[in-house]
Amino acid sequence: MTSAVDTETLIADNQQLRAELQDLLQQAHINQSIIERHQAFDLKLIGASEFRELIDAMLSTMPGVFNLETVTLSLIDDDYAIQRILRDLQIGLNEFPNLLFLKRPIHFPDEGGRALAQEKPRLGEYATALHQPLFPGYQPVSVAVLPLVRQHRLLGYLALGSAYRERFTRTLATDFIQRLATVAAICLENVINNERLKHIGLTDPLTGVNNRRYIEQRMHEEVARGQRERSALSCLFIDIDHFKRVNDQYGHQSGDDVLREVAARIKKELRLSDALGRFGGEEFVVLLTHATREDAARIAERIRAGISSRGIMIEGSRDPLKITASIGTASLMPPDRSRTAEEVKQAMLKAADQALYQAKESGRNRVVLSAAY
Ligand SMILES: Nc1nc2c(ncn2[C@@H]2O[C@H](COP(=O)(O)OP(=O)(O)OP(=O)(O)O)[C@@H](O)[C@H]2O)c(=O)[nH]1
Repeated sequence: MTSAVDTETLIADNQQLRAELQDLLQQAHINQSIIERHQAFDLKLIGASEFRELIDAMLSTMPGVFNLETVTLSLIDDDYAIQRILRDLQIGLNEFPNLLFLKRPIHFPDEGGRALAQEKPRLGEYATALHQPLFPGYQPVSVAVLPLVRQHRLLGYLALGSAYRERFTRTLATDFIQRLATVAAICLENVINNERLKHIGLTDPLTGVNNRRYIEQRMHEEVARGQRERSALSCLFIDIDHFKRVNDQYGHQSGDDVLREVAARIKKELRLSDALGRFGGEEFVVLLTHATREDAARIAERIRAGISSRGIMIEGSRDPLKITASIGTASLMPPDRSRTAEEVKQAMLKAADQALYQAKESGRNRVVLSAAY
């Protein structure tokens, strides 16, 4: 026969077991919902087809999903190639303060005698000397630095920062973090390649500057912006003088070399926010944002002098070839709001072209300004 004490013990055990089971079930629910959140986040990363969308998922969505104080993405961009593509595609880098660019990889020291491969995630306490470049705006307590590697090439780092010391410890298992790094690296490579393709479609293959399609598109946007913000805008038509003679005398290949060098000399005189495009043949167009007629005159003169001041070395000629260019300018200050952006753009292109024609007619190697309107 079971005694009253035994029954009480059994009931107590039973209650405890039930409570434990309840805890386990609750934990399983929590784990399930974490897995679901993580899977939804993975899908968001994988589904991002554009740079802006991916960066937004990493920098804005990720902190909420993973309960982090901060997330930064640092891309290795030693030759500014990525920054140039993003700028040309009008992706405003100031939209993303936690998107950073590094000139070279960070060298992580071995950890307590353990030589960790440079592409392994690094977890542990924040150390200013090591992590400061990855967290310029916020100092976390513990961090996870995920190198993003694709085909043995380091693209950059995803850096996760927490306000809690125990969140990222050196002994924590890194399988999940490693997986996140792999997914992030694949997605990043994918969108950068997509943006690069878009960029190629807007670039002149001979000179590497933008093509006519880009300049026409950009000009429309800049005129509309000028109308909205009532800011000045100028454009320059630049045409190499007697270029046919270069081709005829030294061959097409040398003509191409001259085009490349002239493009490089024009580019040297411009700011990052300006745009340069090859409009066709030996004609280039420059867009100068926030530039008045006087600014345009000054910059055009600088470009003219930059092209003619030194000869250009080409094959088949002993001496550097003296090259000059004629320039016509047109300025809107501020752009007329009574016409559409497209109408204003067309009028501006026509005015610059006519000014260029006058520059040619009046002797070449000079700048002619059209009236501002
Ligand atoms: N090498 C090379 N030549 C090109 C290219 N595109 C156009 N051209 C040449 O550019 C020359 C343009 O000649 P024209 O329009 O007569 O003008 P120009 O000789 O520069 O004379 P002005 O403009 O009046 O000073 C032609 O010979 C074209 O064949 C190119 O991509 N490469």
